[in-house]
Amino acid sequence: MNFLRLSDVDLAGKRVFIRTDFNVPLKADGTLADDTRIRAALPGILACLEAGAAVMITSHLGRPLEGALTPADSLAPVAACLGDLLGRPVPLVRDWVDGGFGVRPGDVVLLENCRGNVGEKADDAALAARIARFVDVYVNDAFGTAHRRECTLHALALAAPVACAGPLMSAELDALGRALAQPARPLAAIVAGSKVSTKLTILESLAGKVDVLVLGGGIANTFLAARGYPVGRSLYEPDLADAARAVERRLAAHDGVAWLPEDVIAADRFAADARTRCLPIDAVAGDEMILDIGPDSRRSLAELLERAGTIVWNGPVGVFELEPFAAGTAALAGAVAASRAFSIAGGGDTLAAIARFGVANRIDYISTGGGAFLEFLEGRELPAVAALKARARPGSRRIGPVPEFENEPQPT
Ligand SMILES: Nc1ncnc2c1ncn2[C@@H]1O[C@H](COP(=O)(O)OP(=O)(O)O)[C@@H](O)[C@H]1O
Ligand SMILES: O=C(OP(=O)(O)O)[C@H](O)COP(=O)(O)O
Repeated sequence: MNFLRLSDVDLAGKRVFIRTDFNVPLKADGTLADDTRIRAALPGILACLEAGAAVMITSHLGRPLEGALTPADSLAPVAACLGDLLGRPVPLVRDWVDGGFGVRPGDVVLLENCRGNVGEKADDAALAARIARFVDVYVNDAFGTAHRRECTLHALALAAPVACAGPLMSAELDALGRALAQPARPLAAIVAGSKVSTKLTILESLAGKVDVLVLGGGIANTFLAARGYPVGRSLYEPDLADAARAVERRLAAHDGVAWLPEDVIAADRFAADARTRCLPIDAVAGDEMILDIGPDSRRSLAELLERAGTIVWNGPVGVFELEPFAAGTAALAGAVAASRAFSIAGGGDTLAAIARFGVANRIDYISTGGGAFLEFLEGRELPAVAALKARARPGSRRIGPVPEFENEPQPT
């Protein structure tokens, strides 16, 4: 890959800004449900600290309103977890875009949820220029978010004095590049979960590449509705029915298979103590919501995956966080683990499911990305990677005003 890597950069005494993906699932009480993404970023953080850099880390968490972070959007639980893993307190800095918070060489701070900053989502170059004033080296180690064109992923990479990939980003791109260059056939992609609109846009081109497309969660509901089945109050996107039909046509054009559940677990409420029914897909009532796949679907899915040569899995097929709706994702995790196929899985909640169902050591490659690795598989250039590559091209120049380095490190 043609970009600068962290190991190529002199870090001693430098103010290093690391963009990570600490978008981790939280439990109802606000504590972390899974810390895989935080553990995966430790090598990059430790390399910077050991080299004597002043380390500033940021990430997004969830999809908050810009300029209006609430306590539920805070990275505070992440700061606590990171502090435990590093064996030192990690101060959380709020209102950080103009620097001035002070971090000394050998110290580390966590900068509050970057999606709270006005201009982050819009990839604002002016916001990037403000941040670049207190950054010597920009490190992107956020593979899980590399498919988003946002300020701390893209514009800042173009504006910082030096921009490089962290070890997690490098390792993910290398590993996925090798694994997906010539996948053993049949290639089965499982695309499920709740991020219906962003994942559906990926599916049309993915449908041209895969032999089997397994649809679950809110994405399956959208396809079921597009085929005319009743989905009641389920999570789905009625506006994407045409897009779903186009995906099915694209698959059919090369004899690809779309797998949808034949039976489901429907509930009257989104709650662990909801009244539930196991139903064929044509029998969901108007006031019910589909929250998991049923037993026949679990069996047919396992049989289908037995025949795959390569499996890529992103997204749980049910609301596995709630016990009555966990069986489908448990069965899927078991089927991926039992398969002889080369298996790749990832995504914020998928990582939590993999940990919960104890299948991590039977999956060939676990990625911190979900949507990111699907876009990588699709063959799209990830915007964050494109920015790093642009900086590595001969003659490429940093954009934005020259930083004045006026926010000298202050004692914390
Ligand atoms: N039928 C469903 N209805 C509502 N939510 C669902 C359904 N199936 C799965 N989910 C939810 O999808 C979420 C994960 O979706 P997503 O963020 O797209 O996955 P990932 O983080 O692995 O990429 C989980 O919190 C799960 O509860
Ligand atoms: O969790 C993430 O993606 P994933 O759910 O595909 O794994 C990334 O942090 C991206 O988050 P976003 O989909 O809110 O941009």
